[in-house]
Amino acid sequence: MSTASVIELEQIQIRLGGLTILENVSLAINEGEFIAVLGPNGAGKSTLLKLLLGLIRPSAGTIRVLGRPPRRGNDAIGYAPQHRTLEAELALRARDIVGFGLDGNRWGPGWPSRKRNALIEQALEEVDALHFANAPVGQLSGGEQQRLLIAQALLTNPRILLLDEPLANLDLTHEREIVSVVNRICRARNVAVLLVTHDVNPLLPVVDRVIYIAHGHSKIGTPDEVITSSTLTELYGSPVEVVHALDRLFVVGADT
Ligand SMILES: Nc1ncnc2c1ncn2[C@@H]1O[C@H](COP(=O)(O)OP(=O)(O)OP(=O)(O)O)[C@@H](O)[C@H]1O
Repeated sequence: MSTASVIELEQIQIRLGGLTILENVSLAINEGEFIAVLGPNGAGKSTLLKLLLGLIRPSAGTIRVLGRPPRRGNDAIGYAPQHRTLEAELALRARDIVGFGLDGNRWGPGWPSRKRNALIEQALEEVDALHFANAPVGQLSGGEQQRLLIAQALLTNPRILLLDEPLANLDLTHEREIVSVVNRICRARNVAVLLVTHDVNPLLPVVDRVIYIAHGHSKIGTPDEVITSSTLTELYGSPVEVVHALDRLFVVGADT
């Protein structure tokens, strides 16, 4: 492993339920990189995150997370899973939800409360959530709830942050806010971020590289290298056109 790599996959194959989901995936991700994980529905984006979390095992290939095989409950990884809106009547305060990020790890409830509160406060500040820290979470907007999940994922001071579709169901303004918060965290903490999204456009100004997964295969590179008609046609194995319009990229093809 090169010193700067925090994640290395070599020739990874994943089979689930008798189907090959990923085949021959090799890539390395560096410390502090901001990576967008792209691809059509069912391509295997969440599966890639579960692999890094040690929740599923590859059927072939090797994987290293910070130089070691993945394992469940790794404090060095912060994870915000795909999010559904929290119940409107949920009485927990925003800061309580963030505090869950410390539960379930080896310190758990043993954290002294002053230290615990300071960590929660810092994470709330990093996601611009201090002003609604005491609000009942059920009353917060989707974007505000998403910021709490990101704050929760920061509490163990991770080296890798996995965010599964944090931009889903957000309007353009709130998308931009989340992208700006995540970019700031990535740079300030030098944490490697893998952010799963269906639309790369809000991320184009900030990401270092993208991983594009389709039809079991993947490509990694800068957006200019990967999101091109020729690269995506090769990846999908059928004609794909990348259209530039209104300062945005559109990927057009049979099953994109
Ligand atoms: N435990 C499992 N057993 C069998 N198949 C599975 C299992 N988990 C996931 N799959 C399949 O693996 C494929 C990849 O799923 P995954 O959730 O990783 O896709 P995704 O790219 O995150 O999709 P989406 O964008 O729709 O969330 C899908 O076809 C899914 O049905």
